[in-house]
Amino acid sequence: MRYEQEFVDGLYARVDALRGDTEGSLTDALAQGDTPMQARLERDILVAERSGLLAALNSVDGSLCFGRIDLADGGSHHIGRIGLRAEDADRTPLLIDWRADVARPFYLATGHTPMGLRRRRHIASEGRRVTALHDEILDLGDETRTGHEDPSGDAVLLAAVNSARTGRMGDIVQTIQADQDRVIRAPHRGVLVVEGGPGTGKTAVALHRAAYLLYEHRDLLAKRAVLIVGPNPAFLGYIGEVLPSLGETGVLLSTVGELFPGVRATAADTPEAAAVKGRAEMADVLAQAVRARQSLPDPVIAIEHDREVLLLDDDLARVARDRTRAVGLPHNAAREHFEGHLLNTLTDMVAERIGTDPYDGSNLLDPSDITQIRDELAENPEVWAAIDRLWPRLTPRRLVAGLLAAPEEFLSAEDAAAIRRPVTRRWTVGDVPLLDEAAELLGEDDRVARSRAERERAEQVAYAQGVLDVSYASRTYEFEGLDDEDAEVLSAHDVIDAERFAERQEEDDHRSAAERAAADRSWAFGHIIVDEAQELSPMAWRLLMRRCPTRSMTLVGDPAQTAEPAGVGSWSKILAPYVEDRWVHTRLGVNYRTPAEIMELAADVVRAADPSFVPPSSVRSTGTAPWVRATADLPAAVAEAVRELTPEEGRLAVIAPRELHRALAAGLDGVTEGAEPDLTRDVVLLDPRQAKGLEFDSVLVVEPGRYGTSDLYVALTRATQRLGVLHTGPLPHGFAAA
Ligand SMILES: Nc1ncnc2c1ncn2[C@@H]1O[C@H](COP(=O)(O)OP(=O)(O)OP(=O)(O)O)[C@@H](O)[C@H]1O
Repeated sequence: MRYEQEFVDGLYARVDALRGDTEGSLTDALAQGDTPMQARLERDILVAERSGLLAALNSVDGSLCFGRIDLADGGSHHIGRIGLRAEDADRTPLLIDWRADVARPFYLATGHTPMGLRRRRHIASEGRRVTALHDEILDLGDETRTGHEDPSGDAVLLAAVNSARTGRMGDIVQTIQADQDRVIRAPHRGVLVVEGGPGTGKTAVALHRAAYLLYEHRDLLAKRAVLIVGPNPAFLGYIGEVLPSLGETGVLLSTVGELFPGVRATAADTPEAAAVKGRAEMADVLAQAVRARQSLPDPVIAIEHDREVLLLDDDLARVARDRTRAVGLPHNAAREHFEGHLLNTLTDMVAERIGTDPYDGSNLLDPSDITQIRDELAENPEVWAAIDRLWPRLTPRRLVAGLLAAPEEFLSAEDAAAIRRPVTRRWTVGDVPLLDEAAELLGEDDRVARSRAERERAEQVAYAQGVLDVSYASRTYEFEGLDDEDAEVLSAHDVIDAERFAERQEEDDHRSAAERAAADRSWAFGHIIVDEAQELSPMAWRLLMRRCPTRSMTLVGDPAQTAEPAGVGSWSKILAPYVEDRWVHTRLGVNYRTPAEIMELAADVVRAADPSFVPPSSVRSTGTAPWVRATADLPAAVAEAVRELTPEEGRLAVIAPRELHRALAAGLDGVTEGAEPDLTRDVVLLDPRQAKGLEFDSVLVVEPGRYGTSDLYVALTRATQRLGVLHTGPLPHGFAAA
């Protein structure tokens, strides 16, 4: 133990020294103030790098080194949250990052397949103090003993799964199990589906996979960012500290409801509305809604021009519309074509009227006259009013709000009734994929994009000018009105070329990749991880697939826990439209959360509906059976049960139907409830949907007869230690034994 303590002390000394250096260079860099452009650029890159390093160094305090492997050939490695090297000439490795290949046997080696190891040691610590060692001998012929043997090899794992919960998920880097490790490091580049029952570590594995991928493919992923999608904001709060604790900050955590920049979903859909909005057919409905806005005169539009009236009829407008549609561009991008066609049509009308030779019917106007007529028409507000009526510029918000206000044109009476609502500024989670789909169909107005591109180019040029002023102070170039020839001159001198312009421009944007991604609807993520993937609707999948053109994705979920009416039942149904059958399926089968006694009750409930159901097997039993009690006075019984179940250390959740919350909260001191409850409080009141993905030391489930099977299954599998059930009404099937 003394040796390990001294070794760990040495590591912390190295971390402290590095931290001091990093802080120092960061302070120096920030103090540089207004410097020439080139120096500023370098300074900013340095600041970003150092800030990331500092975050990683700060995050490891307390559990820097947690393991050691002794090799059969006599060497050994210490394993930790980050990699550290000595300051010697060889930069000798002191601590191996858990994600490095060298560390892998720490997670995988067994007596049967020792992978070159003689011994595996888990090092437990509190703060910087080493508190215990747990050794597993992997070379069965090895007689040496350390006095810290852990014959079953699971003391550290059991201590972790039995520890009091904090209301925030912790990392599992010390005790990743072999089947989990295989998922975390899976080399598959396409879609990887990870399925498993409650508590099998799907969320934990998904987060560690993000950290692993960022380590393994840092160049690519740090630039493109990793997106992690979770079911609701409370869940994202719950898992939000895992990656920072592993030193990773380059990740965007988001719900689907937050993935349309500028929109926050604050309203709720009825289950019927969510189901209709989530269907894949809504993509066609939106496409029809866009086409319906490309209208025709009914029967004519009269345009006053040059003291005459031009009558634009339905046939003429139809020709312009058909030609525009044939271009195949999104609606707003196509509008420029419509304008052109319509102006040509009107120009022909005017030219015919004023230019026709009364004797032979030929046209007397020359091309410059025609151009003049067109220009005059283009200045006439009535022409533009007609164009706006026939091919209006549309925003996704306007289109979707319009569709929801009057859906009967496109949907059956029943579906229309489910989603109809007055135009409002409040959006639901189910609206977000519709907005995103609408944005795709509408496209950007090309001119807006072009003028932005021009502005950006001007900025780039100005920026490059600054850089060049520094690097080539003796030469001056005139960048204003830079044309191709000038650009040639520049690249010929190898001063800076167009690509470098763009790079510099990117470098000059000091937001992290994750921050930029959050603000950009068209961002392509390097990898997407979806937790509770079974809940997403086909429309939500369309949105996510657009954000990940490479289809590099990890999807974790449990179909038995599907609650959302719009959720998709089978992985192949979800994935076939995007990757056909080119996806890999893996399964996790051990439940690390729920003790066997509780799992048995939960499994009975599902089996009552599906006799073929196979639950995950629990890694431990506690000897404490769950209890089920009938009561006539629910609030009083809940208050009493809460007193009974509240753990000395840790958290308790009361899971009850939403409509009972107010009555129950009144009898519970300091309980938190609401849309985004504070999960770090001792007692939290949740409805079953909110409980999804979370866990507590003790759980009290109220009125189980009012839940559907999957919601009840979720509720019953949230406890790590104790479960109580209170009911006034009849019990659901499956409770018989309890
Ligand atoms: N290898 C492990 N070592 C220690 N704890 C683990 C390990 N694997 C999972 N756990 C713990 O088990 C609990 C359940 O994990 P997690 O929430 O990831 O499961 P899940 O499969 O996502 O469950 P659910 O489907 O019910 O949301 C967590 O507390 C997690 O830290």
